[in-house]
Amino acid sequence: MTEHSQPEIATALQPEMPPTRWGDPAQAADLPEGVRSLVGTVFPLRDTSVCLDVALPPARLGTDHVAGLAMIVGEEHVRADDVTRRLRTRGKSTPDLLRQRGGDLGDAPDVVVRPGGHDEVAAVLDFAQEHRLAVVPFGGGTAVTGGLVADPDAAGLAGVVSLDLGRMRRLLAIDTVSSTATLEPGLRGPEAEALLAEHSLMLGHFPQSFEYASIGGFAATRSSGQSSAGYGRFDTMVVGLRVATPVGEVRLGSAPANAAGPDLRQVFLGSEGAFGVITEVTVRVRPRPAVKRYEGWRWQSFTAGAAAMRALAQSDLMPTVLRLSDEAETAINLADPESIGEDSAQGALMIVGYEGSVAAVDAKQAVVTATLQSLGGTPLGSAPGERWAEGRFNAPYLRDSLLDVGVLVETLETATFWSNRDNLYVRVKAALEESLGEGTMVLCHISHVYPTGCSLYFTVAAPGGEDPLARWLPAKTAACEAIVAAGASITHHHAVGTDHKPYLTAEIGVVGAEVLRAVKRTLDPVGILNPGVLVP
Ligand SMILES: Cc1cc2nc3c(=O)[nH]c(=O)nc-3n(C[C@H](O)[C@H](O)[C@H](O)COP(=O)(O)OP(=O)(O)OC[C@H]3O[C@@H](n4cnc5c(N)ncnc54)[C@H](O)[C@@H]3O)c2cc1C
Repeated sequence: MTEHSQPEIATALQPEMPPTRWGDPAQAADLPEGVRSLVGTVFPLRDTSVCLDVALPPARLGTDHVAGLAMIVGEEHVRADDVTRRLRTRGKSTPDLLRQRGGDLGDAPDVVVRPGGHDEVAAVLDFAQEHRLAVVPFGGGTAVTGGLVADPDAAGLAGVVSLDLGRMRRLLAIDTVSSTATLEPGLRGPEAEALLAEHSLMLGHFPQSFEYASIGGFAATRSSGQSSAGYGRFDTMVVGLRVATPVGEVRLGSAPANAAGPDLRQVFLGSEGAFGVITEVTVRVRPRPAVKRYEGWRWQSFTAGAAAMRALAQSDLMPTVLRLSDEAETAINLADPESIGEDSAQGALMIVGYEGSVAAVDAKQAVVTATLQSLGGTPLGSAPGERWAEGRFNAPYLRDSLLDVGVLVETLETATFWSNRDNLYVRVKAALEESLGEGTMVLCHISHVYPTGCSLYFTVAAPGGEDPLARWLPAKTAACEAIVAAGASITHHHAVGTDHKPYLTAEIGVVGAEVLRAVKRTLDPVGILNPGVLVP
């Protein structure tokens, strides 16, 4: 095992996303002319405005609080200026962006504190407990289910500390014999991969938010990436965790597997900052792939493509990437709007990707190709696959461009067993169309596949009207109710946050909800950690 003590990578608040948009401002672009005219034939276009010059609510914390926090992390790592507070207000769901665009900064934290390591996190928690301050762990800030919205009043607390983990960005240890690496939680996806690449290793977790989301955030939300078919969900990559809680430290993961009672790592994976702050994550790593091949397949229908996915999953023939768009999403092709009208835009488009050694990829590709052909798929070659790979992180920029011209765009996801897939698909689509009315487009894809079932990921586009947020919130409620009625999960990978909390008890039962409350009471007796998030 090698211990790594790297110099601190960054002390400033970076990399940054503007609070009203996604990603790198330099990559923001107006809609390409062709796409704009196409969008204009479907939706009424109206230029929208963004309120940037808005006063934040006055900070609730006194100078004593700020001074006390500065004693722990250093004065330069405690910030209460408006710009910093605004940058740490909420996450990146469409409602979050619409509220920011409209100048609603009601959920702004009072102060942003940037600890440099586990001990400082623990000391901040002690201070916050003593002074009754809410603490909201902040990783990449890409939450989409209201996970960064603490309600201090409801919890009887004096104010909100955003605990920005962005200074904790080291590769702490690497064990090349066991293939594990211990990472600090503030590392963004590309930073973690770059550090591992120095050892010819990789993690292989590529959610669409990869460029900005953090290692701690992946663990805290049980994230799932676009290569989940081959590399698994993030929670399956986690070997060990170190967590700071208001009642002390928890270290878990002393062996690759054990029978030492229930697996307590699962208490913290998906705990969304409500049970503790994840300060170290030990993950299993793998050799970097020698080759990556992505290709397209066309199916006559979404149903036919889904049946082929199920056949692959149940025959233990999973490629690294496996995703299938329904007919509507295939026609629009979000990752590559320029391809609208092409051959690959007919029927249901499947993307199949293979990564690994040449021999392993050759072998897998041969057997998967034979299986897909025998099931009636039409190979489209590498072009659609390469285009998908190239544009895989671009859709969030397109969302901003559409919001700019008055089109409401949002996504939601769920998961169910194969036998219930069609029922779930039909119900959620109908709920969204009925709620948003004429001119609504509901697109869907499957991107996480298991032998027993899959997730469904919906993208909704509709005329935004005068108040897109007021149009979206009832539609989201209708979709959540349809998911519950269909007996599916309220979330496959976006987590619970505050948005899905009303539906959690239906999924885990009243006893399950009481177990969560009991864990919360034990680990966080004063209730300072992310109050209002996750726990029903
Ligand atoms: C455009 C877009 C695309 C997305 N695509 C995907 C996708 O493909 N797959 C997917 O799974 N998700 C996706 N998401 C959702 C989001 O990126 C994930 O939930 C991600 O894991 C959040 O990581 P983060 O670092 O941004 O966490 P944050 O947004 O900072 O925090 C998320 C939650 O975790 C808590 N938290 C953060 N760090 C810690 C920590 N160290 N300890 C304890 N609690 C912590 C926070 O308090 C909050 O409740 C997407 C989001 C957007 C906006």
